[in-house]
Amino acid sequence: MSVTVRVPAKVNVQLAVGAARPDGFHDLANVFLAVGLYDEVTVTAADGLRVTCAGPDAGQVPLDRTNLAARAALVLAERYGRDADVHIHIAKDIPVAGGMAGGSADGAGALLACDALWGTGASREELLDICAELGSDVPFSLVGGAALGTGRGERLTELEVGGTFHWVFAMASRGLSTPAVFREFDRLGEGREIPEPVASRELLDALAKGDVDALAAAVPDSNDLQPAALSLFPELADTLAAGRAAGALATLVSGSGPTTAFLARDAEAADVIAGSLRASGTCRTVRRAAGPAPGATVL
Ligand SMILES: C[C@](O)(CO)[C@H](O)COP(=O)(O)OP(=O)(O)OC[C@H]1O[C@@H](n2ccc(N)nc2=O)[C@H](O)[C@@H]1O
Ligand SMILES: Nc1ncnc2c1ncn2[C@@H]1O[C@H](COP(=O)(O)OP(=O)(O)OP(=O)(O)O)[C@@H](O)[C@H]1O
Repeated sequence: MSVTVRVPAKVNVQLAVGAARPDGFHDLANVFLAVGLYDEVTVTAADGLRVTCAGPDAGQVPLDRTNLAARAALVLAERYGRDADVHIHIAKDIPVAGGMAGGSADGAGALLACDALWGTGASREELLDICAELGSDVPFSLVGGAALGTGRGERLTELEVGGTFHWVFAMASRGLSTPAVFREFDRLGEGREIPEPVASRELLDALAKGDVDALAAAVPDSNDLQPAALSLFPELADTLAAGRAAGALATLVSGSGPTTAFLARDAEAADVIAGSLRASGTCRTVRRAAGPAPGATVL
């Protein structure tokens, strides 16, 4: 018997970052929006734990127990006193190390899939608790839609979204490490007072109304990690400029990058922006996706 779960990528519409905490993490006001780019995680009973992965970036995905999907299976099995004897296959469409929570999506997907395969019947709270143990972005991958993440991003308040937003994503020629980007944020902020992270009222209202112009007005400078990502990867400025020139209403680095995100007025405008970005030669691949998208779902 097999269970397949589909899990979305995310874009951080706002990412306000506070000062480094004693545990090395940063408090955030993290406005997540799930978008329609998905990984599919299939789990099948097997003799031992095994991970396989297919897709354009599959070569960059670890297949050992450090894979977040394997870790999710191991944590659930341990809690329910059973062996994690399962073959996990990841059909990967979310770019790896792109700041779109691809690994987190697989963690949430494997957790939900193993829960269904093993009939553990864990409560939603328990699943969210395991997700938070796996990583700061993992609870959101389970929940999807849109949410404000506080703490290190794992404490979620679901948000209303009044419409569909159309995005174009440009994948870069190499990845960026999330811890390295947070370290660069700390370095750039040295000697400065870092304010408490707070969600922008304007931005939350724009999401609630489904108002693309209001969202476009609220997005610039909404990602506190953007200067750090640009400092480590200066060529991203060319991609952002190409998207702006192609008519994007707003441009930003997605989370810790290096994927860049472009807000379009509608699906047709997104097609035009995607075409121009492809022709610009400033990125590796270009994808279109709309949000909000549902969270981890058993197919
Ligand atoms: C950049 C974002 O993707 C925005 O959604 C997240 O904040 C990162 O979430 P994630 O990849 O699930 O991150 P985790 O696996 O929890 O942490 C990886 C590393 O990122 C840094 N990290 C992460 C989250 C956070 N609030 N503060 C941090 O400083 C820490 O160095 C941590 O060791
Ligand atoms: N299932 C997985 N898929 C992809 N990468 C994984 C997975 N499990 C562990 N990893 C490791 O995590 C690293 C980050 O990959 P991932 O695709 O999750 O980055 P990301 O999208 O930038 O994450 P985030 O947006 O949550 O910061 C990879 O380089 C890889 O070594």
